[in-house]
Amino acid sequence: VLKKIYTLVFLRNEKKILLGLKKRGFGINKWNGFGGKVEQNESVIEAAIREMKEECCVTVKKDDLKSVGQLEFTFEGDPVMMDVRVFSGVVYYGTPTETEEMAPKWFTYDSIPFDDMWPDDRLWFPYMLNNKLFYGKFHYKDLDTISNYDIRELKSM
Ligand SMILES: CN1CCN(c2cc(NC3CC3)nc(N)n2)CC1
Repeated sequence: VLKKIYTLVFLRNEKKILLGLKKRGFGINKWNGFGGKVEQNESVIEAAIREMKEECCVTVKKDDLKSVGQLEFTFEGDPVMMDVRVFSGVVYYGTPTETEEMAPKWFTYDSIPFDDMWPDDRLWFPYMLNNKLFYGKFHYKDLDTISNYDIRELKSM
């Protein structure tokens, strides 16, 4: 009802993480994982796989994607909560390719461009990068300002 579900996928290995520079729409000019809205006719995992293909031409498989976290965002004056399901994977097919939506680029873990990412990322990335499952809730006063948040490690998703 007053919640919209989104996916967010990160391809990672021991050395690097794939991010995309958003070229249009919500989050334009920010680096992020790949994802989008979950449509009515698809599961969350199907949406995650679809968005990877659409946004950077890479194929990921259901069995290779791990659900690693859930992020809930609320925004001052907006009744709809943004429910982002975060996935991480290692195995992919094809080559990350720029599309109209995203310009993909591999980053080493010491060069993640947090200043050019959503402000919440620096708060929950440490959980993902340390392979901890997480659940985070963030309230945004405006699109640049987190007014409060809570994040906790989960024992299972
Ligand atoms: C389809 N996209 C996937 C990613 N997503 C967000 C949001 C976000 N913070 C919220 C204040 C906006 N932070 C990250 N890292 N991703 C929004 C919806």
